[in-house]
Formats: sequence, structure tokens, C-alpha cells
Amino acid sequence: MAIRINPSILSADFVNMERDLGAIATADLAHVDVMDNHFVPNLTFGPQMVGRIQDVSPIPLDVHLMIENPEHWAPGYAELGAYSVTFHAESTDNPVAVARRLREIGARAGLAVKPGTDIEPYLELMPEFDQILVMTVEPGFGGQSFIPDVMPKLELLDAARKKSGLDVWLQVDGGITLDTIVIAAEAGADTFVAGSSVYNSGNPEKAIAGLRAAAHSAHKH
Ligand SMILES: O=C(CO)[C@@H](O)[C@H](O)COP(=O)(O)O
Repeated sequence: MAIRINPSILSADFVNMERDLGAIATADLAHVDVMDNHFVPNLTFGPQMVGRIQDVSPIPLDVHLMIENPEHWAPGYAELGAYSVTFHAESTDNPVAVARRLREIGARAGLAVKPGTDIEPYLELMPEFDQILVMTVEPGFGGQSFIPDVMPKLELLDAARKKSGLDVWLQVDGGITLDTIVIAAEAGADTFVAGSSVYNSGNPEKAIAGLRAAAHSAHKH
């Protein structure tokens, strides 16, 4: 099974962003956390900055919108060339309309759920999405501890994906380390967002390779 390692640039040095994007060139996608200080109690950047990140990034962008009103904002990130745009189930009454618009523009459509949100109501929407993000921390900040209690959601998603035959990526985000990546991979995840364990390691390239190897070894079991 394909494994994807997506370092989160929330842990990069924002005034040396081009350098820190270069440091993760061996990863699959650069994970870009957009926060509006309403949906989550933190603020990062908007379309203008993400457009410049897109210009200089050596790898495609995996944009994660932790914002209200994705109906209004999400299409703009697809239009600026993001490879995937993920928005939160909790932030909209019409996730299917947002996903369809993203796909129309040419981006992969992603649906994210917070740790406290059940996945069952969204299982039937799987055909509308290219990836589902199960948050393994409360969204808003890097450097938090992985919440293992959400693993049953991945198991349900993995079973639903196998049953349907759909090629939907299952992503986890928050507290991913050499140890927790194995737990998430065993539960069915194939796409891993890691911020502090990559950027605070002192050697992002080695950290990415280590995470990739750990996830592969879990999938072999
Ligand atoms: O979306 C978020 C936080 O809300 C993440 O993408 C974090 O950036 C992950 O950071 P670590 O937990 O890996 O340090």
C-alpha cells in the first residue's frame, strides 16, 4: 500500500519558509494549516501567503482549512493550485457541495473530523471525497500528544473503503512520531501529517525517511 508523509509547515520558521520547504523536498506533500482564529483559537495565513508557498514549494500542497465558511474560501485554494484541499465536517452544512466544487476545479477534496466528531454520519459520503482526515489532536496547535481513542474511526473508514473499493486516502494529523505512526498505520491510515517530529528533529530528511519506514513496517504486519 502507498504511504504518504506530509510534513506540516506549521512547525516551520515562517520567516524562512522557502528554506524550510526545501528541507522537506523528499516528502510527498507539504501540509499547510490555514487557521482563522474562529474555527480554531489560532491564526496562520490566508490565500496570499499560500499562493507564495505554492510558487516556491518543491512538492505539491495539501491544504488543511481550519476555518469557518469553507463554501466561500475553499475554492480559492484549489484555484491557486493546491493538490488537495481539506475542510472540516463541523464547519459546513453542505460538505458535498464544497467537495464537488473542489473536484470541478481540479483539486483532491478532503473531509476532516475533530477528535470528538463521530465518523458514522460521513461514511456514506466517501465517494464524494478523495481523502478523509481523522484528527489525532484537537486542531489548532502543533506539538500536542496523539489521541489513540480515535483509532476506531480509522478502522471503520478502512473497512468502508475496502468494502466499497474506493481509493480514498486515510489521513491522520497530530502527534505523529515514530511510535504513533505505527498505531495509526495499523488502524488503516496511509497518509501521515507530522509537524514537530519532522521540523524539530534537526534533520527533516532523516525524520521523513524514518516515519516512512515505520509506516511501511506496520503495513507489512
Ligand atoms: O493541524 C494541525 C494542528 O491543528 C497539525 O497539522 C499540526 O501542525 C501537527 O503538528 P504536530 O502534532 O505533528 O507537531
